[in-house]
Amino acid sequence: MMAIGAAAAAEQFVAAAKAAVSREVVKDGRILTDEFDRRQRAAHGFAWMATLSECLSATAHWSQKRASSGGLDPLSECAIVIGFSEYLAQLIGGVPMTQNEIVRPPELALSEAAANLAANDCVGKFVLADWSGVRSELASLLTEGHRLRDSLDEETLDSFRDEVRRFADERVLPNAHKWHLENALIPDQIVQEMADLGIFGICIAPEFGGLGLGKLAMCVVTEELSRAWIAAGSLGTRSEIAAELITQAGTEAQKAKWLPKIASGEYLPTAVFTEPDSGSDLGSLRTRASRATDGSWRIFGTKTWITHASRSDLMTVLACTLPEVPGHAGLSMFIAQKPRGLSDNPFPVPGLSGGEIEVLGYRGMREYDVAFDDFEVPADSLLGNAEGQGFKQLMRTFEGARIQTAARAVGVARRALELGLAYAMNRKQFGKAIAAFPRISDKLATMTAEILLAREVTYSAARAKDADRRCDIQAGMAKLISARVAWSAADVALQIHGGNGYALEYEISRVLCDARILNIFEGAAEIQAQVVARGLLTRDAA
Ligand SMILES: Cc1cc2nc3c(=O)[nH]c(=O)nc-3n(C[C@H](O)[C@H](O)[C@H](O)COP(=O)(O)OP(=O)(O)OC[C@H]3O[C@@H](n4cnc5c(N)ncnc54)[C@H](O)[C@@H]3O)c2cc1C
Repeated sequence: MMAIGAAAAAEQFVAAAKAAVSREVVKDGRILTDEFDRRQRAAHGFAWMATLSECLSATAHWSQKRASSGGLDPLSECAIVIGFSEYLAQLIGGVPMTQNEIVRPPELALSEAAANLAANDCVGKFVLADWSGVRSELASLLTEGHRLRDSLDEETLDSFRDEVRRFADERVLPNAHKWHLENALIPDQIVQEMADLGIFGICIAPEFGGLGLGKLAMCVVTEELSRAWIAAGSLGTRSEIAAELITQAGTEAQKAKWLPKIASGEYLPTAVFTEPDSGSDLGSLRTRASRATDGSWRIFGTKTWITHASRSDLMTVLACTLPEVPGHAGLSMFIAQKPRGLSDNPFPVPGLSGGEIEVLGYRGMREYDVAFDDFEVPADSLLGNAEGQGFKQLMRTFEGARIQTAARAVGVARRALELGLAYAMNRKQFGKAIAAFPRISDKLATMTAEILLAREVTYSAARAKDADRRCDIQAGMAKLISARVAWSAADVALQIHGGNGYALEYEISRVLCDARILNIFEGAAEIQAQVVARGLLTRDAA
């Protein structure tokens, strides 16, 4: 099959890229840090190349499976052709890491490997043809009402998706833009309805009141909620992180105490990690926790960008407890309870204060600066009762959190496509609907293709996680590409709206702002590329 052959050829190209970068920045299986930083563009370019290749592989395998069990629908067939031709052409000609950083094969001494890739029969079939007819066919299918296939051929997941989509369509989507413009919190009633659907306990074990489902289920739910509003898809992120921290590292008493309340939605958690001077580099954080004579802990320090800090009940706080130990090894994680904020007093408890940070998008939970000044937490709040393990404990949640963020991005991208399509079909210029012009239909076609590829790599990472396979690199790749796809889809859909897209009144203006954050949090794109590159360069390197 052409897609499988092309994906295999892309993997060979990536192997050549790995060899080229390794020669410069790896010695005896270890990264040479100074060289790696100096050659960051090449290393990150390699990570991006590997990410595109992973998208091709995941999609090729999915399409092969579909083809042998019921066949591919016409929309997916077109999307695969468009997606493969585009990503293969990027591998051969240059991969955009951001709008103004396109990494090209000669920069990594890969001219010959790129020529070999282009010369591959399967690849050639994708990149040497004019696919304008397929793009136009794909756009026509969209205008006729065809959509990307949602079914995962798993009854439980498909019916869960249907249920959550119904809820999102009826309760969230019609109000999301109004709530965004009002800078309102997601209403308590909506939070309760999400809790009733089991959304805060998807991956929590049934013995603790959760649904006991896996990351693939989490992706499906997150995608549907984020399609309606990124805030709805992100509310559960904090529950997911807190529950994973406690499940993996908590004592039995901590599990019994916190997990049922998180699963039921009675306690909404907030993740308290970032500081004004420590964002990507959490190892440098300054918040301190020290043990008092009665065994309780006292926290001092300033955190920033804390989402949902006020209306939450439980903080997962990363703080330094071993100041004599440098970097990550001195950090510990606390599960600290707090009262919910009031409208005139966001932090009604001694030792905690803070204020809201006004933001472009990603509203509904609100972001805060939070100051800890002798904030007391009980002795049993130290996660796992283990000092110096906080960063390691947090790292173990990265796979799940990145997969979840990738799913949020896919949901946002899907909404952008829906809005762009609807506008293109209704807006008439020069006597016809603008969807009839190739520069508009091409945008819709490529958006669809990119969403398919980003979604498949995200699902593939989720399946690996559910099968207990290590998937840190794949999860990072899924987050990296899905955030790019969401931003591109939102920007392009806004372009389709012309001037109206720039009006606050139109939903796409919000989707653009919501999409922008995905490249920044949960590992900024540069950090994600760094992690993917380091992971790939050291995997099997020794
Ligand atoms: C809306 C929003 C919600 C958030 N919610 C939370 C939350 O709930 N809890 C929480 O703890 N945090 C939260 N954050 C914080 C978020 O995780 C950080 O913004 C993120 O980790 C980046 O850190 P920073 O902003 O300090 O940027 P910096 O780390 O200062 O980075 C600035 C830029 O430099 C780049 N950069 C940094 N280091 C390198 C390097 N070595 N090589 C190349 N480029 C580099 C980054 O990629 C980025 O583009 C939120 C942020 C936002 C904007």
